[in-house]
Formats: sequence, structure tokens, C-alpha cells
Amino acid sequence: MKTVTLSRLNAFKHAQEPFSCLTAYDASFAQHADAAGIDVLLVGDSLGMVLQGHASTLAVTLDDILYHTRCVARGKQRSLLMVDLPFMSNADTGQLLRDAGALMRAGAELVKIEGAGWMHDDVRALTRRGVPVCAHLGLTPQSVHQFGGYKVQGREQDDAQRIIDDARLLVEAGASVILLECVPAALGRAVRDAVDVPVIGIGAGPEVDGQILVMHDVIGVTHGRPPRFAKNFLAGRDSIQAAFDAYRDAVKTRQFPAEEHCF
Ligand SMILES: Nc1nc(=O)c2c([nH]1)NC[C@@H]1CN(c3ccc(C(=O)N[C@@H](CCC(=O)O)C(=O)O)cc3)CN21
Ligand SMILES: CC(C)C(=O)C(=O)O
Ligand SMILES: [Mg+2]
Repeated sequence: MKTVTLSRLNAFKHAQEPFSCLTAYDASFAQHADAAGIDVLLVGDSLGMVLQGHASTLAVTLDDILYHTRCVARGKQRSLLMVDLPFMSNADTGQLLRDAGALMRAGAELVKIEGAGWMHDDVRALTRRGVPVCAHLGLTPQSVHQFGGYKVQGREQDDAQRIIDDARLLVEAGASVILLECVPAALGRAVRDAVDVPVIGIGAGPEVDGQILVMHDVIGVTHGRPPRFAKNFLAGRDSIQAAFDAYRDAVKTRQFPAEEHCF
């Protein structure tokens, strides 16, 4: 199977063919997700919650992310490897560039950064130096204490408009992908239509270009209550491979997300 590149994700957007993404934290699961035809693997800072047992992603360090990136990079073959910049990597531009450099050397092909329109200079600094960027908007879990919990974002008209404007601004600054988390489905569609780069959604409704979920939610081993937008694809199936295959198929055929997974 062909290697997944950014231009392939763009082609999916323009062909209106949804693509699938999944978090991965080690070589074995990465290999299974890759074999299932998952297009993008994310070494997410969600590892602080699903692997380490924290209540948020804030405790995750650059070294934690580097370790898991190296593990996943060894397991995957064709999927595009996206990696989260951890909390406070963007304390200043020097730190951001050094952290992103370390992630790229560990095997990242695209780095994801949480924030909003204010980070356009950071996005520009990275992209000018050859680091492709995914800008994560909407519910950005590194800001959980500012939000006061993991809450749906962009419900009010002005908040929704700000998210659309931020997406446009960050694409102008060089972002190659937008990731939109936990927003009303109508806002997912509006962002998809507002920018000419792929928009990946998680809890952002069916009308975005790609879908992503946390692997532990997909196989039903999350400790605590999984988010409303998640689905256990291992239920009624007999292997991890079958669950990953079913997730990919459900995204490709637009059976996932269904009404009950949307806001
Ligand atoms: N297992 C897991 N799945 C995830 O999707 C995930 C993580 N962990 N850790 C990092 C972030 C945190 N995320 C979360 C966590 C909880 C909700 C949640 O419970 N949201 C409420 C919405 C409440 C409202 O209506 O405002 C929900 O009911 O889904 C959402 C995103 C997404 N990410
Ligand atoms: C929830 C996804 C998008 C993420 O950022 C993560 O897994 O860390
Ligand atoms: Mg993350």
C-alpha cells in the first residue's frame, strides 16, 4: 500500500473521501493500525491519561513523547506519523523549535500544536524550517483548567466565528492540517469549508475531512468514562485487528460518527 503523505490527505479532502486516524503509543499497536489502513497515527499526549493514569495531559514531558514516538516509528510502515508537542513546548520560540526538532528526529512527520489564532508566529516559525504543522483548535485539553473541564467549545455564535477565523489565520501562517476537537457538527462543517487543508475531527461531527479517536476508546479499555464522541469497535468482534479494520471501514463509509457521537 502507498505511503500516506500530506498531499494524499489533501487529495482525500478534494475527493470528499473521509480518512481515518488513530492514536498509537507503541510498535505493536502501531503495526496493527497501519495494517488496518489507518491513514494517520498520532502519538498523542493523551498518553498521560490512558497510559500514565493522570487526569489530564499536562504532566506529559518531551522525553515521554520522544520515547513513544520512537516506539511507534519502528512499528509503522505506510501511515503518516503525527506527534503532539507537549504542554509548554511553546513557552518561547527557541524551546518550540528545539522540541519540534527533537520530535522530527525521533520520526515525526507532522507535529501538532494546541492553541488558537495567537500562535500564528509559532506556526510560521516551524513551517519555514520544514516542519509541517497540524493546528489543534476547539477543545484543547492542555487548557483544561482554563476551560474548567472537558467541555464542548464553539457553541455560541461569536466563539464559533472565532474558531473559523483562527483556522483561516493558522492556515495562512502555514498550517498543513487543522484538528478540531469537541465542537458542534455545524462548526465542523464550517471549518472544513473555510480552509483548503484537511480538517480532522474528534467530536466535531461527520462533515470534516478525517476522523480521529484515542486507541483505548476504540478497543474499550479506557479507564473512567470515555467521551461521548468515542465508540468501542472491539465490542462484538474477536481481535484488535478486526476492531481497527471496523473503525477504518466505519469512517470510510461515513457510518462513524453517528448522531449519538456528535454535538
Ligand atoms: N480516553 C481518552 N479519549 C480522548 O478522546 C481523550 C483522552 N483520553 N485524553 C486527552 C483528551 C481529553 N479529551 C476529552 C475528554 C473528555 C471529554 C468529555 O467527557 N466531554 C464531554 C462533553 C461535555 C459537554 O457536553 O460539554 C462528553 O460528554 O463527551 C472530551 C474530550 C479528548 N482526549
Ligand atoms: C485526542 C487527540 C486529538 C489528541 O490530541 C491526543 O490523543 O493527545
Ligand atoms: Mg493531544
